[in-house]
Amino acid sequence: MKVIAVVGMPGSGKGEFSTVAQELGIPVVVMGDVIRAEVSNQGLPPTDESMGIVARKLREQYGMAAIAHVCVPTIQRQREKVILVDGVRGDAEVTEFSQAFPEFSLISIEAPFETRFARLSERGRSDDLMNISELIARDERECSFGLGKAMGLASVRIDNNGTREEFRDKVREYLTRMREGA
Ligand SMILES: Nc1ncnc2c1ncn2[C@@H]1O[C@H](COP(=O)(O)OP(=O)(O)OP(=O)(O)O)[C@@H](O)[C@H]1O
Repeated sequence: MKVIAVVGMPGSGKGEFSTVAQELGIPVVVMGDVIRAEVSNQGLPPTDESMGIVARKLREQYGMAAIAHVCVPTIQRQREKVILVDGVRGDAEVTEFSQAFPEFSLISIEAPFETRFARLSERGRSDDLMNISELIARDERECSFGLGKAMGLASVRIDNNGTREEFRDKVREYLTRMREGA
């Protein structure tokens, strides 16, 4: 089983990457869904703040690889040869996945701050941004989980500073190659 994980700063295009994978029939395990489910279980409002609080609590309880650890059995249950994991936020999670899955590859998606801010301002999800200071805070929070270090461990980098179609083409090409080699 080939397990691919995607890292990138908020709004870099991880969700878009997953959409392309889904279109190709590749199963996607979304790590953020684990946190979102927990926010809802605890009766908290579905905001960026609640997501941050819950993610931090899980990590305090179970360590920095907590969310990856919870996702491993879900990934193992998949029947396809290539599986995508969306939402790796730290280097400890990268270690967890590379130990659990011998054929693990990490992809970093890269886009500048201003581009990410513009895209997130338009996205319209319940935890999306109202102003630039919120993106600065979110970037800092993500980096405190080891996102910068995780991005440094990636074996593949995909730039997402062009059009959506350019990005989708690059992702499609990469995933098709992975699947053909699987
Ligand atoms: N190349 C692009 N051109 C225009 N819009 C884009 C491009 N790439 C992504 N987007 C849009 O920008 C928004 C942010 O992208 P996406 O949701 O994929 O980011 P993300 O990395 O998953 O963000 P987060 O970490 O906050 O979940 C989405 O609405 C997405 O459709």
